[in-house]
Amino acid sequence: MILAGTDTSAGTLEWAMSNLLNHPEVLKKAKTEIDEKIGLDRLIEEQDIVKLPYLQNIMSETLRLYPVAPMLLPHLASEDCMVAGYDVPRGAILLVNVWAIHRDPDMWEEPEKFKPERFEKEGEDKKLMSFGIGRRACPGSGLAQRLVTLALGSLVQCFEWERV
Ligand code: HEM
Repeated sequence: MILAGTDTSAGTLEWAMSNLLNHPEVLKKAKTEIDEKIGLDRLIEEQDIVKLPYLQNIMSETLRLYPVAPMLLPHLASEDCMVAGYDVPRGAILLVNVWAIHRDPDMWEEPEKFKPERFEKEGEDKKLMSFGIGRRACPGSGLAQRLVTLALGSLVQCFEWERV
């Protein structure tokens, strides 16, 4: 549980910061959103996250391009079954290449581009699989999303960042 929750969250935060440093226009937009919605007199808190859609979109775009578990965890078929027309025998191990799915040009416009604005489109976030899907999906996804978004927002709010 400690391993599943710490390295994953830290890695995602690191990717998010790296994306912001490489896209100063996105960083500027995130800072403006925080300054306008939170003000300059207090620190960002967890309850503020709902008021910061652009910051949430940065998180989604980071999770899309850099899923920390790019192949999820191996899944084992407990029974013979058929998935999308393919026979999957009992005992087969299935790996899901989320990294490739998240960069599939049939599913995403300009998939290689870091563009948080894409998530302004209704339902776009439903295509993300960074936490897996179904009953073995990550049980910590809600916590992780709040925690990493808050940490990212705090870093953006409290420091001036630039690439050197
Ligand atoms: C950005 C942060 C995180 C990401 C991207 C992430 C992603 C994932 C993924 C992809 C899986 C496997 C799902 C599958 O194979 O279908 C998983 C499983 C799991 N995660 Fe997370 N996770 C994160 C944070 C956390 C946190 C904060 C916790 C707990 C505090 C946590 C606890 C777990 C546990 C216990 C499992 C195993 C679930 C099972 O096998 O049924 N994760 N996570």
